[in-house]
Amino acid sequence: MLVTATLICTIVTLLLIYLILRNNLHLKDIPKPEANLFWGHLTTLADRSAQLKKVAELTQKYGGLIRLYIPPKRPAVLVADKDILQNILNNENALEKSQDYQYLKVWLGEGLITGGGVQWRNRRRMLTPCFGRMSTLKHFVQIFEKLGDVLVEKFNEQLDNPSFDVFPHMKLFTLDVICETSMGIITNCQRDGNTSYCQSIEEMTRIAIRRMLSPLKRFDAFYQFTNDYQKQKEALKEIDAFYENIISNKKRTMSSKSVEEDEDGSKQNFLDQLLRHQENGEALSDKDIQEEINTFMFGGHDTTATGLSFILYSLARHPNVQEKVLEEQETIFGSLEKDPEVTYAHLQDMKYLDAVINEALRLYPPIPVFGRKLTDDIKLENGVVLPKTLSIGFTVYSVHHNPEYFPDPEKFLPERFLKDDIMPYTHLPFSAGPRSCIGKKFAMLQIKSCISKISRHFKLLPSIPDYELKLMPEITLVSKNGMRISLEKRT
Ligand code: HEM
Repeated sequence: MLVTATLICTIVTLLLIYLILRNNLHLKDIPKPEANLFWGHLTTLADRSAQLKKVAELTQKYGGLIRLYIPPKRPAVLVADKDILQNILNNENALEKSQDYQYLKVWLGEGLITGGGVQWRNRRRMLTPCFGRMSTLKHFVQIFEKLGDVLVEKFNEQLDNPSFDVFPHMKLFTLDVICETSMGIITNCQRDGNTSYCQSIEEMTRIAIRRMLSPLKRFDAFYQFTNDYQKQKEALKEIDAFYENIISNKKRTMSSKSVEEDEDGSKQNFLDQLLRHQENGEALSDKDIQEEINTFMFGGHDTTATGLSFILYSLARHPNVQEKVLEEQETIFGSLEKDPEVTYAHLQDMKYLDAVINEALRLYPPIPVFGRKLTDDIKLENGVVLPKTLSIGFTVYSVHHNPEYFPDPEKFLPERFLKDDIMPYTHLPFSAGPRSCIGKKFAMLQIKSCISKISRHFKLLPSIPDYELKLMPEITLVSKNGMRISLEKRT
């Protein structure tokens, strides 16, 4: 008995010594804010609703590069310095995704968000044109506008409400948009509520978040006995069945047409475009295509819904900015008509609205932190070496709230984006470098179409009673107490 107890004590002590040495020697050149020897920064980060602000404070204090440590996890190295970001985001040795993204692989496979290596490079090259073709984007603007009209109907139902949370509305709007633009499917989520396919998409996102945040669910051996594992199986079954039905219908109609109905391909959704790639002999298997469609579904709706909600919340609290948005609408359309025929060119002309969106995405970056894993050492200009296999977190929220980059960082001042003096690598809502967001243009057009339409129809007002957001980092930035506003119909 005594021998066993002594053995266990020795093993635990050796393990602790190993962890302490590993975390202190391996990365000794990277500043470490004061921490407890055994539980590291656990207490510093315990309050999740204060995490973003705390990390912003620490990264500023320690020069934009820190390591934080919560046992038994490896230390998290966090970057918030613009020059280091520029170096790493463009570095060939930092193109792989960090561990957290693994939990999405069961759904997204080797799709663009989770994939890596040569395969990612090839797919990125093949998929880039899908997001840049002017004719397709123009077609998508019509879809944004049509579905935006439904959103206006839904907002009309909220007029008597002293306040309501905009986020659930934005989720349904962006789900309708991404289903129609990705696969040509009309889901009608805004009118009829979530379909079981869309519910499964939501479920998979929530499960991935819970896995990332849980110390135990990270381990497969434990995870497979959890409720979430069963739910994941169900959700994936639903997603696969839905997709298989779509794809077999598509293939049938495509092969029965010798000439594509829309000859220049301008009305093609993403799936049509990927299937054409396949027909042209490019190396995209059916599985590859499904992974990419799942990736667009995941990457393209929650992010945009989050961005849209924070923009509406910000506008509601800044009537002077709303007035300027409206003045711009009047200049572009010649009068304050509520439902002009909005085109791609009109959206391109909305420069002030652009600044408003950029400023809201600065204050509330929809993805507040994202990560990479190094495939080789990276030497920084100050001589610090970031070793191979290290996982790095880019704390975009900290960068966006740094007063050296953005004076008065907590103020909502769209005008700062009208000047040409934003420092490179300080505004990163869509990341930067080779793995930046492929959907940026698409997202900006969708947001502009939606916000301009809502602004023409409604005066946005603060929630009654007014309140402060409770921000927390999940995969996206969430507000635990919602994003509430109230509405008044414009006459
Ligand atoms: C406001 C809306 C959006 C924001 C803020 C946003 C933000 C981002 C960020 C920060 C990344 C880099 C993540 C990382 O490196 O881990 C990213 C990547 C990506 N985004 Fe977006 N995104 C938005 C909308 C969209 C849309 C609408 C789509 C597709 C329809 C999309 C598809 C993707 C894909 C496929 C990647 C992976 C790119 C690669 O690694 O090659 N995103 N996004």
